Formats: sequence, C-alpha cells, structure tokens
Amino acid sequence: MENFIIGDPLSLDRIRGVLTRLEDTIIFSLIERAQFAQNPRIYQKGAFAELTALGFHGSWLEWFLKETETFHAKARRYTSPDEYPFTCDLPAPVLPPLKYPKILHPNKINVNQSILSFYVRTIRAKGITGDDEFEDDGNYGSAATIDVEVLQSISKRVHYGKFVSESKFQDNPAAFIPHIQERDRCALAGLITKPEVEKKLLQRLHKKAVTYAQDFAPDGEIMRDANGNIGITAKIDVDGVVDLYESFIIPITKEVEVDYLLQRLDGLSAEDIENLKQRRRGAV
Ligand SMILES: C=C(O[C@@H]1C=C(C(=O)O)C=C[C@H]1O)C(=O)O
Repeated sequence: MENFIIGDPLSLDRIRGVLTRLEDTIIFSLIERAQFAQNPRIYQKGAFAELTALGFHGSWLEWFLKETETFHAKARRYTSPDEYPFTCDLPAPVLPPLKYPKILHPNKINVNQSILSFYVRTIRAKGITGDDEFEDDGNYGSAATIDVEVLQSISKRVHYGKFVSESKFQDNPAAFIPHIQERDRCALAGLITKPEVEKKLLQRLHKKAVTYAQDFAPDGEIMRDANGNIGITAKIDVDGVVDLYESFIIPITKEVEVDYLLQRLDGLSAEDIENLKQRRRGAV
C-alpha cells in the first residue's frame, strides 16, 4: 500500500513513478510463475471435487483468491484507496481503517473480473510465462499463490488510473466537465491519452523484460547462445509481456480513467461544478 501521507499524492510524475515501479513487480511475478507448469486444472471451475465438497463451485484459483482476500480484508488491506479485491462480500477489518487523505472522488469502480477473465483466457493460454499450456506438474498451490500475486499487481496498476484521472482533472477541470456532462467517452479518452508516454513505456518494458529474463552463469557472466547473443531463456516471452501491456493493461487502465471521470461530478451541486470550472491545480 503506497504511502499517501508523504509528498503530493496527485503529482502526475509521482503517480507515473508508481506505475513504472509496478512494471518490475509484474514482470518479476510473471518470471516467478514460469517456474511452474501451466496447470490448466487450476483455472477450471469445478475441476477439484475436494472444493465442490466444501460447497465451493469456482476454480482452484478463485478459491485461492477468496481465501487470501478474506484474510487480507480482516487486516484492512481493502480500506486502502489503491487496493481492490477480486472477491465480493469480504469480512470487515478487525482493525479500524487507517485515516487516508481524501484523494479520490467516492466511486465503486472495480474491473478485477475483467482482469481475471483476461488472465485466465489469454495470459495463461498464450503461455506468456513460456510454458506448455497443457502441462501439469501438480504444483497447484505454488502456481495459484503466484497467480494471485500477478493478479494483485496488475489490479493495482490498472486501478491507479483513478489517481491519474484525478490528477489530470484537477489540472484543468474546465477541459473535462463539458465532456463528463455529455457522457462523451471518446472525448474523455482523447483528453487522458498520452501517446508519447505509452510509446516510451513499451520501449522501457521490452528492455526490462529482456534484462530481467536473461540467465547468468555461476560465475556471474551473462549466458550467451552459440552466436554470442544474450541467451533469453524460456523464463518469459518478452514480446508477450509487451503485448500484455499494449493490448490489455494500458487499454483497461484508460477505461478506468474514463469510468472514473464519468462519475467525477456525481453528488456535486451546479454551484460546486461552476466553482470547479474556475479552478486549476495549485491555484488555491
Ligand atoms: C497512465 C496515464 O494515462 C494514459 C495511460 C497510460 C498507461 O496505461 O500506461 C499511459 C499514458 C496515457 O495514455 C498517464 O498519462 O501516465
């Protein structure tokens, strides 16, 4: 959970710094997942009679998510504005919630079911972690434990789009308000999209994935193939990681940004909205 107490929580540079750091978390968790076989059973609902006997009819992975998030909810993880669960109906925290600064406009945006569906349908099937999609090594607990870590890091990254949107909105509310009032998703998407930022991100991501995926000999030398090229082991599919961001993580982050903007004026009076139009960040 990011420390929202120190620094300007709505500095776009600071927010982008968090997104950049989450690239490492996501790449390394995908590398970790590649240690184990695909184990397709763990993504199939009803594939474990033992779970059905417990009255649970989801997949092994969904059971792992439920059990993990139930415990984390009791430890007040989901009272943090940058943490979103995959499981519904979680228990209340055993501790009183921490007093986070009110940064985001109240909202119920949670796209984790889309993230889970994409992960099971595409990331695993595409074998971004470089393994055979039908291989089963029986390591169901280890594989699901790491799947949960991958999903949680992607979820945090995607939902950080709310902070990006609040930062951009506060920089120039008047630019956003008419399109929010007209429910114009395309215009809002155009305002929040920064092609140059995305281009640099994908270039950085490819370099990171190549670097993190390479193997080192016991003496610390980088392993090379017969032609002296750096040997990229099957740890992860480097192009698959870039494609994951280009075809899913960035687009769904922008969906969250637009969804957040569309509800940004909810509950505000006409006078509040007029006052917002006059403001620009740092002006107060
Ligand atoms: C996150 C931002 O908003 C948009 C989404 C991006 C992403 O998901 O990486 C990058 C740039 C923008 O198109 C941003 O401006 O930094």
